[in-house]
Formats: sequence, C-alpha cells, structure tokens
Amino acid sequence: MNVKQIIREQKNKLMWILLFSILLGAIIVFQAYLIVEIIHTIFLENQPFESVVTLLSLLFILLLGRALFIHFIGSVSLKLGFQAKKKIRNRLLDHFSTKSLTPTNEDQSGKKIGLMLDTVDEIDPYFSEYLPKVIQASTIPIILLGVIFYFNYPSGLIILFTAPFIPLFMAIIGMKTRDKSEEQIEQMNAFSAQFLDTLQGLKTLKLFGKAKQSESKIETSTLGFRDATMDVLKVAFASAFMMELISMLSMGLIALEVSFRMIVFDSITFHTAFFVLLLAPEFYVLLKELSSAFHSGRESLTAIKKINEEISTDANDVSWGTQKLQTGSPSSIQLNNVDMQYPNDGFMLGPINLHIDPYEKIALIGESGSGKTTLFHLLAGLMEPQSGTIYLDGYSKADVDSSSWFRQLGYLSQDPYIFAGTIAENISLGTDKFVSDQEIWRVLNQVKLDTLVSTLEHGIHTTIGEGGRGLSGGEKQRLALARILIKQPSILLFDEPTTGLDLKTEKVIQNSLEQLTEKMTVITIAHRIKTIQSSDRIWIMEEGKIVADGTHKELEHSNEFYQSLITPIRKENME
Ligand SMILES: Nc1ncnc2c1ncn2[C@@H]1O[C@H](COP(=O)(O)OP(=O)(O)OP(=O)(O)O)[C@@H](O)[C@H]1O
Repeated sequence: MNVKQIIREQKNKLMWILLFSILLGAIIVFQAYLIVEIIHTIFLENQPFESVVTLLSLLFILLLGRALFIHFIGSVSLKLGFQAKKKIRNRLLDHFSTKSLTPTNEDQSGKKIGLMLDTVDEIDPYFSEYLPKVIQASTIPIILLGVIFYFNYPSGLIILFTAPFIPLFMAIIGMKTRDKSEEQIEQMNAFSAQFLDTLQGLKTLKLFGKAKQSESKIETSTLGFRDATMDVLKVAFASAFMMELISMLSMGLIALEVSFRMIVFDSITFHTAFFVLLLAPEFYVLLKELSSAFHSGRESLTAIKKINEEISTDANDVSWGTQKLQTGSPSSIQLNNVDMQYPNDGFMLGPINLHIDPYEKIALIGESGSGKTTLFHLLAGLMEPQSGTIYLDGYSKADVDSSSWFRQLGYLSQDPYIFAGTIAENISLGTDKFVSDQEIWRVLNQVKLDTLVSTLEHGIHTTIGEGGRGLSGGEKQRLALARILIKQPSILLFDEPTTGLDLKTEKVIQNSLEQLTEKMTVITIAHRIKTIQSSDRIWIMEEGKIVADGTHKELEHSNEFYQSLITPIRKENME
C-alpha cells in the first residue's frame, strides 16, 4: 500500500483543495485590506459611518466567502481521508481473505481487528488533515508573504528569517515522535489482541480459576497503551508550545519593526503598518496548523508502515486465477506431489498424489493428528501448498476463478461458525440466489429444527450467533447442514461428527446426506463404520501421508494398519 499511489488516485480532490486555498489566500488579503480601509476612514479621516457601509458589506461577503471556502476544504479533506481508509480497509480485507490459513491461525484475531479498525483510523489524519494543510501552507503563506514584501519588505525579511524555524522544529519533533508513535500502535494492537483473546476464552479462564489473572494482564496492557499514548501526547504538547513561542516572538518582532518605521522614522503610513500587522498572524496561524497536522500525519505514516508490514507478508496468499469451472457436475480433483508444512518446522503434510473423479465417495481415516483436516484445508483451497500442484478439472488451481470453485464446494465441519444474523441469513449464506421463507422452512423441517424455530417469537428472522440467541452444539450442526441443503454444492468435504453428538442430530445428518450426496463428490473424514464401508475408496493417513488407498474389501484383509484403525471404530459404533 503506497501513500503516493493513493495520492495519485485522489489527485482531483487535491486539485480542488489547491484551488480553494488560492481563493482563500486572496480573500484573506482583501479582508485585511478592507478592515484597514474601514478603520482608516472612520478613525483617521473621521468620516461618518455611512461612508463605510459599502466596505462593511463587502467585508461581510468576504467573511462569508472565507467561511464557505474553509468549509469546502474541510469537506473535501474529509472525503479524501474517507476514500483512503476505504481503500486501505479493502486492501487489508483482500489480504486476509486470500491469505492461507496457516499464518492466519498464528496471529491473534484481536490484533487483526485492531489493525483493521484502529490502525486504519490512525491513517485518516494524514489525508484529512496533513495533506490539505500542506497544500494550504504552501499556497496561502506565499500569497501573504508576497503581499507583505510588496508593501513593507523589512517585515517580509523578518518572516523569511523566522518562518523556517517552524518546519525545522517540525522535522526534529517528527524524528522524535516516530519511535514513540510506533510504540503506541504496537501497544494498541497488543491490547486489542489481549482483550479479544480473554473475552473469547472467558468461560475457560473462569472454569480454571484464572479470570482474575487475566484481569491483571489486561490491566498491564491497558497501562502500557496509556503510557505510550501519554508519551506521544507529551511530545505533541511540547511541539505546540514551541510553535506558539516562535510565532509570538516573530509577530512581536514585526510589530516592533513596523511601529519603529511608522513612529520613529516615519517611513510607512498607518495604513501599510496596520495592513502588515493584520496579515502576519494569518501567516503564522497557517504554519502552526501545519505543524500540528504534521504531528498527526507522522502517526499516520507509522500506521501505514504497520499495515504495509502486514500486507507484505503475502508469500502465503492462496493463489487463484480467472478460469471459470464448469457448472452442473462436480470438477475432478488432482493433487500432484503436494507438500505443506506449518511454519517453524511444524507438521509436514505430503507429498500427496491423488485423483478424485466426479461423484466419487471417499472416506479419509487416520489417527488424531495425522493431517486429515490439513488435507481438507488444502483440498478446499483455504491453504496454499508449499510445492506441487492442485488441478481442478485439469486446470491448475492458480488459474481457476476462486468463486467458481467455492460455488461448487460445501464444507461441513465439526465446529460450524454461526454468524451474528438471523437464522434465515445464516442458512442462505452459501448461495447468491434469492431464498424464499418457504425454502428456509423446508430445510429447517429436513434438519428437524422447524419445531424449535416455530416456538421463537420472530421465527426464522430471530437473531442468532454473537449478540443473539445461542444454539446447542447439535443445533449448530443441523443449521450448518441446512446451509448445505440450500447451497446444493457438487463437492462436499464432510468432517463426520465423532460419536458424542445427540442421536437426533446424527440421524438427521445421516438421512439428509444419504439423499443429497448421490449427485455429489463426497470426501468424508469418517468416524462411522457404515460410512467407511459404503465408500468407493478409503484413504488411510499416517504422519501426513496417504499410506493406503483402496476399498473396504481390499483393505480389510490385506492392511494391518487399516484393521487396527477400524476395530475400535467398529466397537464404538456397536456400543
Ligand atoms: N495452524 C497450525 N500451525 C501449526 N501446526 C498445526 C496447525 N494446525 C494443525 N497443526 C498440526 O498439524 C498436525 C495435523 O493436524 P490436523 O488437524 O490436520 O490433524 P487431524 O488428522 O485432522 O487430527 P484430528 O483427527 O485430531 O482432528 C497436528 O500435529 C497439529 O498439531
């Protein structure tokens, strides 16, 4: 994410700010001129009030114009900040959604939320304050300086000598704040991560009697964030004080010089002296505003750096292309020498070589930790292999359009996620088509959730998930099945529930899938002997490799490992 690139895209808005700034500069000059003229006419020439009515009306119009231009610059600047944030958030979202699952699991979600919300918000001042102020400060003061030089060059020389101290201080303070604002953002993200982690695991922490300890951990990270913020603010206050001091001293010098020239040397008129005295503060006000905007702009640059650090870790992006897959029938899947290793020399999957024909029913079995879920994530396209190629319908996955693949795919896991939303929204999640209320009720009936839902006040429009009504484990599973029934995928990855689910749920899942799966390719991480026996092929996984591939009949007598795996399953299913 390049700041220059965003600036280039927002060139039009910046041009508007430049135009408004030039007009504002002209208004400031004329406004000062009119004030001087009015005072001169009334107090020095002792003219009646009526003689300045036209000048006063003009002054009123100019003040109105000034307010309007300030408003225009403000609203264009806000839009500039808004567009920049939108662009960066989209880029981040894109990054998170294309990123392979592997590193995503490593980071804490709170840190990501912190990055997505707070860090992106920190970027706003750069575009909505700093850039517009840079434009204003590089146009209006130049206009003012030109006018001051024209009317009274010594005042211009004083400004020319003192003004550079302001950017000089800005640069020094900028260097000092860089580390501090980096530390502040670091602390803020650490705090978000800690907070969300504790919230999500609160039940576990309470059950293990660790809730109090977590409280103190949160307190420590809050204090860390507070201290870092105070450090940044201290520098900000010190810088504001210095800017004030420099501009007051400079204006004092100009006042002294002007009064000497007017009273002692009699070399300028009251008119010119007053005019210069009115313009000089306008000059410094703008520079001071620039310096405070510079301070926020510096923090924004740190935030942009943090976001770039996150985005540049895209070595693990899951790569997709543009080739659309056929619709109607399931795609064939082929894995050629596919390898995947979790970071830091973690678990290694592969090399995997396999081919799945359309409509095949495959059971995947293996001991806990043998890599079944990891293989599912690779097959689903949620992870990117380190080496080797995945072919979908003969096309390399890197060339295939991701949405045409995900449209085919259904993944029924053991811990489905229920989003904050209504029951109807959660069920129609997987399809782009319009889903009528009747269809929702039909699938609810199929998964035996209709009785429960009909007792709810808002029926299928009841909010569930976070902030809504809770669901039991079995109900969540049935809701996830309802999603699949609505989506009607042509390839189903099914992580069969281990025994322990309520009988009703188990039966519902079995019956529904038996009818549904005829028209699908189904790969099941199987825990039931019936699923294993009825599948076309069985893959046995051991330490990240598929060590056997065959039918139940073939493996039952010839493969000792298979026997050792299914004997306990058989026993469990019989109990
Ligand atoms: N995000 C991760 N980072 C590092 N290692 C991981 C990650 N996820 C899983 N693993 C490791 O990879 C190995 C395989 O895990 P996987 O979940 O694929 O096994 P599984 O066969 O599905 O196990 P189970 O039957 O218990 O669900 C395990 O040793 C696990 O500790």
